[in-house]
Amino acid sequence: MENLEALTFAMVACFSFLLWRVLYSCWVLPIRAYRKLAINGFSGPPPSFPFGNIAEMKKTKIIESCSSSSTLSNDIHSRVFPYFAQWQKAYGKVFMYWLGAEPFLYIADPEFLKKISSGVMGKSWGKPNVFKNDRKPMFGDGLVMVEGDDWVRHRHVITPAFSPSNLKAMSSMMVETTRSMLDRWTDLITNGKPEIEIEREIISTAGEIIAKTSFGMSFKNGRTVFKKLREMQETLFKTNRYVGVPFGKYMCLGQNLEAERLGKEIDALLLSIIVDRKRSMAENGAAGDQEQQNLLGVLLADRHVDGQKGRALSTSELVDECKTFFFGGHETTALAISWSLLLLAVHPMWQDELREEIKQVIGDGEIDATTVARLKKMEWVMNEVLRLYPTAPNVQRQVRGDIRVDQDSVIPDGTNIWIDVVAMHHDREFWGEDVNEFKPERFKDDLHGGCLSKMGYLPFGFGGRMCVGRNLSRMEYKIVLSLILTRFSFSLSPNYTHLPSVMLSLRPKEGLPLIMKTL
Ligand code: HEM
Repeated sequence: MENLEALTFAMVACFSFLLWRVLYSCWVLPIRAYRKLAINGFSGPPPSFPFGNIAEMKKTKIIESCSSSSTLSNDIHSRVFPYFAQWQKAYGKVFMYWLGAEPFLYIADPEFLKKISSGVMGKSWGKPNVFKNDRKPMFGDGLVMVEGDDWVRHRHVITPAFSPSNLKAMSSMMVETTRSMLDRWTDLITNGKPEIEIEREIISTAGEIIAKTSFGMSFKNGRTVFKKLREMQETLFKTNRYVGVPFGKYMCLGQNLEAERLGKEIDALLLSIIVDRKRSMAENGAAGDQEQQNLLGVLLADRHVDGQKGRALSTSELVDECKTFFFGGHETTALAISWSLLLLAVHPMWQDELREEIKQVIGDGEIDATTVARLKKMEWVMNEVLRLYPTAPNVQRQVRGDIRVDQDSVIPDGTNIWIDVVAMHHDREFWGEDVNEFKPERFKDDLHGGCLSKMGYLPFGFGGRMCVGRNLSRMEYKIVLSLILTRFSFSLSPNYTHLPSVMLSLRPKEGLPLIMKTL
C-alpha cells in the first residue's frame, strides 16, 4: 500500500514538473520577452494562447489587387502579406506579433533597421531557433542557419568556392543544361504547342543546374538526390503549418515524419557521394577538372590541399552545405528568371532593348561568364525584378545580446526579428510615386535604384550575412535569360492569373504560362 502511495506521489510530482516546464517555456518565457519589448514602446495585435496571431494571419482576407493579366499590378504587398499590410495601418512599420508562443518584432522601416543593425557584426546575429528546428531537414547546420564562430568558419571556407574563376568553370554546364530545355521548347512550338508553363520548366532546369553546381549530377546518385530534395521541400511546405505553436509539430505529424525520413535518405545519399569523391580525389591526386566544376569539389579540393584542422568542414557539415546550396540557390534564382519573363512579356520594349544589348555585347560570340558580365541593362532588369518581386521575400534574425536603439529603447536578447522585404521594396515614402512601376533604368547610375534609404533595397539580405551565392545567381540569370532572348520572343498567355504568393520563396501561385515564338 505504501509503495502504491509512493508511486502515485512520484507520478503526480513528475507530471506537475513536466506541466510546469511546458507552461514555463511556452507561456512564462514568451510573456517575459513580450513585456520587455512592450516596455520599449512596441505595440501590436493582441495574441491569444497558444496560437498567437496565427489564426488572424490565416483568415485575413487577401486584397485581390492584381488578378487580371490585362491590368497586371505590381502593387503586391497586400496580396502576399495581407495581415502585415493591415497591421501596418494600425501599428506602423515596426510592431510586435506572435507566431504561436514566439513573439516577433516586425520591421518594414529601413531606417529603423539601419539603426539597429549598424553595430551588429554578421557573427553576432542569430537565426530564430523556432525556424532552425522547423527547417532542420532542409538546411541542417548549413551556412544559412549557423551562428557565431561556427558561422565565421563556414563562411571563410565557402566564400572562395564562389570566386570568379570557379564560377567561370561552371558557366559551360549552365549553357548546356539551358540549351536542352530550349530545344524542348522549340519542339513543342513546332508541334503546335506554343503555350509553355515557364515557371515549372525554369525551376526544374535551375534545380538541375544547382544540383550539378553543388555536388555534380554526373556523379552516382546525383539525380536521385535532386528529386528527393524537391520532394522534401514540397512535403514541408504544401500544407498549413503551426510554426511556433507549442507541440505544433504534432499537428502535422505525418508531414513532419515524412520530411525527416526524406532528410535521412538524402543525408545518406550525399554522404555516399562525398565519400566516393574523396576516394577518387585520393586516387587521382590533386582535383581534376570534374572536381573543380562544382562547389563540393572545390570545397573538398581546398580541404585536400591545405587540410587545416579546425578550419575545414566536417563531412556532415559538407552534407548540410550541399542541401543549403540546393534550397538557398535554385528556387530563388529560378523565380527571379520567371518573374523577369513575366515582366518582359508585359513590356516587350524591354525584350527588344535586351536583345539589342546582347547583339552589341556578345554578337555571335560565346555566351559565358565573361561575356554576360558586360550586360549592364540586363543587370538593371534583374535588380528591378528583384525589387518588385523579391524572391526571398523576408529575412529573419534572432537578437543575441541586447541591442540599444536609442536613449530609452532596447531590443532585448532573444528577440525574434522578421524583416518584410516586400514592404520595404514597395514603400512609396522611400521610392517615390512610381514605386509600383517596372522601370529598370532607375538602377542605371545607382546600385540602390534611387531609394532614399541605403537599407531600403535588400534582395540578397544585408551586412556580413549577405547572400554568398549572389554572383553565381547573377551569372546564371544572365546566361539563361540571354539564351532565351536570342531564340524566342514571348507574350503573356490569356490563361495567366497574377497571384504572387509566398511558399518560402515568392512565386506565381498559378504558374506562368507564356506564349512562345521562335525568332
Ligand atoms: C536570386 C537568387 C537569390 C536570392 C534572391 C537570394 C537571397 C538571399 C538572402 C536574402 C539571403 C540572406 C538571408 C539572411 O540574411 O538570413 C541569402 C543568404 C544565402 N544565400 Fe542566397 N539568394 C539567391 C541565390 C543564392 C544561390 C545561387 C546560392 C548558392 C548556391 C545561395 C546561397 C545562400 C547562402 C548559403 C546564404 C547564407 C549566407 C550567410 O548566412 O552567411 N543563394 N540569400
